[in-house]
Amino acid sequence: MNILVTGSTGQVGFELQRQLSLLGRVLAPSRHSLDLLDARAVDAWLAQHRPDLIVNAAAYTAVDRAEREPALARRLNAELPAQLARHAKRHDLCLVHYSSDYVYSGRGDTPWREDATPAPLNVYGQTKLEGDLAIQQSGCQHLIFRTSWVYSAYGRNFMKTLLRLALEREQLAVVADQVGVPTPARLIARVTAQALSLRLASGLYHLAPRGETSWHGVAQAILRFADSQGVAMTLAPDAVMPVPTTGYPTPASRPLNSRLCLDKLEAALRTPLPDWEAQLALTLGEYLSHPTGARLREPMEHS
Ligand SMILES: NC(=O)C1=CN([C@@H]2O[C@H](COP(=O)(O)OP(=O)(O)OC[C@H]3O[C@@H](n4cnc5c(N)ncnc54)[C@H](O)[C@@H]3O)[C@@H](O)[C@H]2O)C=CC1
Repeated sequence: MNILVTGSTGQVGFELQRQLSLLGRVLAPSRHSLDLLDARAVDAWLAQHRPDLIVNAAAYTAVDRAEREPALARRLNAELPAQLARHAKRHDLCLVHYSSDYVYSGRGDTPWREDATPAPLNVYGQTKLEGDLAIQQSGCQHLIFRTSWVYSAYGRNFMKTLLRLALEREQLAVVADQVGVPTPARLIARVTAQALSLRLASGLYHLAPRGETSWHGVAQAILRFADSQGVAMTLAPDAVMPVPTTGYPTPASRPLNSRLCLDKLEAALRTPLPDWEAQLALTLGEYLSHPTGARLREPMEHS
């Protein structure tokens, strides 16, 4: 089986290559060899390589920048999935796609179920929602996984930015009223492989670890774990100050409630999803043992 993985240099795409290679031959064209902004090139690539399964991990993920580049965000987040879905429908293939907690309004404090009405607050969320709807309306076989706050030992994310700041700062303010859960890219890739092996019913599923926290809670958990691993930081976990979203204005509004109800996916997989803190420790442990992360554990030089 030939599996097309788009966005293979991204956080999720990178992990997918490893996990899906157990299921088939992974075709992961680089951005250089296939520019996904170019719809004709995408069609030509599909016609030439004829994948048996399409896993779309490519996206426009710069949430604030999307406010000033809506056309680019829409091409990647809405038109590309629509195009892949048309191809999947025509050739009777399954399309796996990833979506975001940012499709929801963030109102209230109960976890969103898959049948909740989306109401995105920003361009990124709006374009992700358009992509989901296009796939659903295409009638192709699909798995859409809506996830939240993705991080990984590879790529750019909050975990790695925070670790860098922890070596430079003595104080830091982090938003404490956006509630959700951080999701490691590796978990997303592992569950994707599992879902494909189990032939999960076509549809939309929320995918995240169990539990809930705020960005402030994530920051403290990262610093505590790094501290326990001997990372010499200038920023103590308790020196991270909680601030409200209103105290940290950004071009794109963000939802306060990003809790995702996981019941549907857990029932389909017949197993509970793991706890977010254990997942964070695993990913941080992996990062700190990688040569880049390991440097954080070397003693700091004093002149
Ligand atoms: N990062 C996050 O916090 C969240 C991500 N998601 C969703 O999860 C999925 C995966 O996200 P990440 O792995 O974090 O994204 P990422 O930003 O790490 O990777 C995106 C990938 O898309 C590729 N790409 C972008 N423009 C391209 C172009 N013109 N041609 C070819 N490739 C192009 C990039 O090269 C990269 O490989 C996306 O659908 C995203 O919307 C959902 C919730 C939160």
